[in-house]
Amino acid sequence: MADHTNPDIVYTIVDEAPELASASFLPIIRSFASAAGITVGTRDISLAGRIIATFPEKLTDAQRQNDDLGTLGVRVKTPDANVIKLPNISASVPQLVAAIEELQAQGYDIPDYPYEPSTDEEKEIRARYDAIKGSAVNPVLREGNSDRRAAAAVKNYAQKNPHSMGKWEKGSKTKVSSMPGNDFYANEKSATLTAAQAGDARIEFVGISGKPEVLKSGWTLDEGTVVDATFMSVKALSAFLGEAIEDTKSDGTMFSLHMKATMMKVSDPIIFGYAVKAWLKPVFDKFGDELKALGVSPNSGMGDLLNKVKDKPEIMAAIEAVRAERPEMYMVDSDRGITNLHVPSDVIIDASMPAVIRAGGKGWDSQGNKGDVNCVIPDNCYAPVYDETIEFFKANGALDPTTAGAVANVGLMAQKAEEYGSHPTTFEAPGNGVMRIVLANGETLHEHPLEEGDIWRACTVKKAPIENWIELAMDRQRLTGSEAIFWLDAKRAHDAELIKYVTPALEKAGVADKFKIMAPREATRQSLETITAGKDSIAITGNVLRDYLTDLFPILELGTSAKMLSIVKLMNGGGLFETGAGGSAPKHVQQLQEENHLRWDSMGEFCALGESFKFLADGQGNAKADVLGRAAETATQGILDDGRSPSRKVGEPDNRDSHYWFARYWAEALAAQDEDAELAAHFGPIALKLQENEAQILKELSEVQGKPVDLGGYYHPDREKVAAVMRPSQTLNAIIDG
Ligand SMILES: NC(=O)C1=CN([C@@H]2O[C@H](COP(=O)(O)OP(=O)(O)OC[C@H]3O[C@@H](n4cnc5c(N)ncnc54)[C@H](OP(=O)(O)O)[C@@H]3O)[C@@H](O)[C@H]2O)C=CC1
Ligand SMILES: O=C(O)CCC(=O)C(=O)O
Ligand SMILES: [Mg+2]
Repeated sequence: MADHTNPDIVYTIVDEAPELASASFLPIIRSFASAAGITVGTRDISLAGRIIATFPEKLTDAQRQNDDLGTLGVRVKTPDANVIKLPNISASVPQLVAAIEELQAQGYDIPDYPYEPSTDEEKEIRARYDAIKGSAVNPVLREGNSDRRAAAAVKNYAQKNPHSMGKWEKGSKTKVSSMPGNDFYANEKSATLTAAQAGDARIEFVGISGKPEVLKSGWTLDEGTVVDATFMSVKALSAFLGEAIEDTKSDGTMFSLHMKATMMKVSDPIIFGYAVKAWLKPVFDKFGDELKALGVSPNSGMGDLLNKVKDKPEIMAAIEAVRAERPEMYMVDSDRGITNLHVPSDVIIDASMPAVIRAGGKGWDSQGNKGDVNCVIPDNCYAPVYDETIEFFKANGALDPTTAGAVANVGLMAQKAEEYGSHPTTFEAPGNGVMRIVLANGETLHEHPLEEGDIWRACTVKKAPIENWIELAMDRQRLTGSEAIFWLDAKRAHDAELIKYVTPALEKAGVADKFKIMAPREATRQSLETITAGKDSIAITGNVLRDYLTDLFPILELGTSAKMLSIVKLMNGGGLFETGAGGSAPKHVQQLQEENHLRWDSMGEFCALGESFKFLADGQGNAKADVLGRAAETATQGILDDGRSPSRKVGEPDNRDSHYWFARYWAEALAAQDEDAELAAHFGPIALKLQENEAQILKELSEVQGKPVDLGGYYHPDREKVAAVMRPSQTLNAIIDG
């Protein structure tokens, strides 16, 4: 449970692998910080924690939890916010349901997830669960724009110690397939609001009855806000998916679908559901009514479907028959038969596409064989980035990490910018008709004729975040002197509005010659050419490309995005330090449970920690924080120089070993510095004990590996059991806790 003092630094309690790592690392941070009088508190933003906080009614006092996300959402709007944010689960429905069931089994009296709410009570429960679903944390905390890059030490390390890269064959059939039209890209309209247009707007749908149905009202839109509306035709989508499956078959490749059902929690599960229906079309054609009666929701994936029909031999046989006709499918886990379409949150585009590309355009099929992949990304807004990357490597061969430069990112993210803030304004057309945005002054801003089921959405980005983003881009360019590209497509409605902000701002600052504005495809090619030549580039992008590119380039350059430095300068002055740019690595938990080896790399946490102390030092003139922060940077460098990062294999040093080394290097650096005699005197003996006991500590850490462990839960593990597993060295614990 989180503590609720008002700490100098807030460290988040999250889920899965990063949370396991915290059980080992956080006691070290707290112990070191306390020597400098710095307090490190926690706030629970885990999936289980958020569920518990949302349904307190029937819980015991001991079970209840505060709404930590709400508290933290307020905190990030204050000037002294200093938050270290680890990656958390953005839950798909199957994950949410699994977490609910686990909590219920632990004795938490919380309601079931209502798949098809009918009563008012069920609708209310569903609305509360919907607020927990998908990417529900990051948009609340990200009250600023992002500066994501590899720390210089990390980049140098990667150049000297290159990760393995798959070879690109000239004849590779791997490709990206997208809709020929009638998608979000093609249908987008955008406008920047004038003062006369600002105020409370509404979204309404006018069907054949002619009577407007208000889907959202009291939607406050300020002057200067860029407001887009667009839709994807589901008829066009279904036709495209059917053709893509046939096309995959004739190419002899594997079918794969890449989306972001977590961040885009309303639209993308629907698109995913259409892919499930397209794949199993003959089954849905024949047994549609029966599937519905069994409570099958295609949006939840094939895993849920198979579970619900497992006792229906006729349907199972029909599914088998389809499988025989279909091309191979890209697998998440071929040993366990988990396909790309099993769960909407298994294949997440930002991580999944780079993984295919890093492997030389290869995926794994149901037999565990490597092969070429048809990467289906239905919408054209961002698919060209991956298409161009694949074409570039086919022509030029894989990137060479020993010589490649770096692509950093400045991302427009603040205040739920663009698509990632569009959940409350995304709707499936309730019938044939017209969807429109009506402004406060009665003017219709955008309207689209729709067919039933079409996925319509409105996105906004506010003026202050846009201006802040341009400033941040100018700062980063000035500090680095790098090539700097605004990834904006003048032919896309939304981007054209942003360009109207960017061009005059650059001209006014007299730096227009230092920046380029290029559409995503052209910017991809230019950036790949730049890093291939060993130079650096800054990608200045909107929110979605921020997410995609900060996995794509790090995964190619560094082997992983876990080592990224991710700084969010909060708009009201605070700092949010995100650790890494990747996810919560569910596979890592599985490995820990099976063989007590945690391969999670805390490099992201190490980098964020240094920045957080630096922020405390700069913002509050805390000289001791400065000393601690610089020593933490030395420790991070030590981990890299001496190769102390975790290994992937059982029996070799893991996450816990890396924390021992971090503590030791940190203590040594604090003992060696001469700016703060008190800290030096405090850490001298600690450094000595860590050195003297090295053999014993490493022995205690390695002895435990190789056997299964019980964490007392997956989404809501037993904290004491986790602590026992993650802190197995009594010798180390005695030094840290003493
Ligand atoms: N900021 C946030 O809160 C984010 C949250 N997420 C959430 O995380 C979950 C999983 O997402 P996703 O990123 O797709 O998948 P993973 O977390 O599984 O990451 C993909 C792969 O990247 C590697 N990896 C990631 N982080 C590390 C690390 N610190 N150390 C070593 N290897 C690492 C692992 O590769 P290998 O198997 O080779 O070890 C891993 O299997 C989802 O619930 C998603 O919503 C995702 C992104 C950001
Ligand atoms: O919030 C999420 O679901 C994922 C965030 C993410 O992928 C990122 O910030 O890079
Ligand atoms: Mg991401």
